[in-house]
Amino acid sequence: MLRYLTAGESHGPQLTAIVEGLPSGLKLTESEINQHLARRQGGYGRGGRMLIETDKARILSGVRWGETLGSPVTLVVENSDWVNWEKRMSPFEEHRDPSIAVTRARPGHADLPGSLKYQHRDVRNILERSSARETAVRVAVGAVAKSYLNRFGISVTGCVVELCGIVATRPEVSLKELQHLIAVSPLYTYDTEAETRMIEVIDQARAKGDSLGGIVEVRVTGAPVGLGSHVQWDRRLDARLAAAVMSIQAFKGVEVGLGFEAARKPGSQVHDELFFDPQRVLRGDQTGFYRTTNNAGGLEGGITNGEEIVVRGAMKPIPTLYTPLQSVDIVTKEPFEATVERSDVCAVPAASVVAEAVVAIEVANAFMEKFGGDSIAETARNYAGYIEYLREF
Ligand SMILES: Cc1cc2nc3c(=O)[nH]c(=O)nc-3n(C[C@H](O)[C@H](O)[C@H](O)COP(=O)(O)O)c2cc1C
Ligand SMILES: C=C(O[C@@H]1CC(C(=O)O)=C[C@@H](OP(=O)(O)O)[C@H]1O)C(=O)O
Repeated sequence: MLRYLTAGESHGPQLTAIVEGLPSGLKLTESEINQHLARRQGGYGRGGRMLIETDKARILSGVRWGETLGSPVTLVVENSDWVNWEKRMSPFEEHRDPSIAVTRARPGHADLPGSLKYQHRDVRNILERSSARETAVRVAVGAVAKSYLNRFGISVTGCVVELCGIVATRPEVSLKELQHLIAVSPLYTYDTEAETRMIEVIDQARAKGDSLGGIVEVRVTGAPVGLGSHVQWDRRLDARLAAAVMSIQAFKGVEVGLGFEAARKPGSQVHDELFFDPQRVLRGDQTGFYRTTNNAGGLEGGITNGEEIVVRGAMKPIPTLYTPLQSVDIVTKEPFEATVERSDVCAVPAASVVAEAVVAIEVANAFMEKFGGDSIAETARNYAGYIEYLREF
């Protein structure tokens, strides 16, 4: 089983993750993790903090000479902004300074519910951890999961499919071409025409002091049939993917395949019909069973069915606005209009990289559960045996 925890505050010295359950023998380098960290920092619409940070991961345990050992992997991403916050974020009592307490709660952020719950009269004690800065180290964990999945021919690709109501149209091109379009797009989308309009609305929102949300999509190709299970609620892979995507800061909805649209159509237009062609196995497919549509998004009964897994997540607009929203000071109880020093205007492209990471982690976890193995070689043997069985079924 793959599990991980993250720790660290937005303006603390660093973010840390401990990843447990990886087999030995997985090739892992800091540079491949850093490619994903750089993608997460980018995307049109981000704010001043991203000019300060150049995220780099360090591997502090569990890897020797470029390969995992089977022991827990510790990943660290340092905060460059820490130098500006050392006293304000100090763990030491002698640096306590109540005069710098943040008492103005931002609507839409964790500020007020967090302060009430944890009995804080300084909102900073909440916002430091509720900040999506944490996603930097989650993307590092996701990079490890992606490396594991790639070893078994599984790839995970996230992108932006909608931004403030502007919908991207998917071109009929190969996965490789699609990945290239996403990689070169400032919006991490594949529709250059929609991209131009998305950039315009972000510019307009920035000028007005407003913020924007959107929808991201993650596709997993090459996953075998049989990951996840129908037998228990918490083993359903669709449920786990939904929880993972929903755990990203500011995500308010998740759908798989047709998703909410399926509820608006009759069954005859929703369910993917089944076919069988023995030639498919001879051509190298894992099974002769196939579908000509993929409305289910690769999951039936919480189990992967061999088709592409398609998961989408809806991100609300960034809560910190340059145009003030009405709020209340948590100490004086006086009303005020929230003013802002710096914030992202739109972080949907960055969030697509985070969504890719959390989906990769869940799929890697389900893969490990099914095929086990304390070493990559053992997992590969188990996987090969299963593929052999599937082809003969
Ligand atoms: C990549 C990313 C960047 C974000 N940047 C900001 C930001 O600059 N300012 C802000 O107020 N919220 C930002 N958010 C959203 C908040 O972290 C989020 O709304 C907050 O944690 C409250 O949680 P909730 O929206 O899930 O209820 C960002 C989210 C993500 C995923
Ligand atoms: C730091 C990151 O995102 C941050 C997420 C965030 C929030 O409230 O969620 C607020 C901003 O941080 P700051 O208050 O330091 O300007 C964003 O920059 C990051 O993505 O690495």
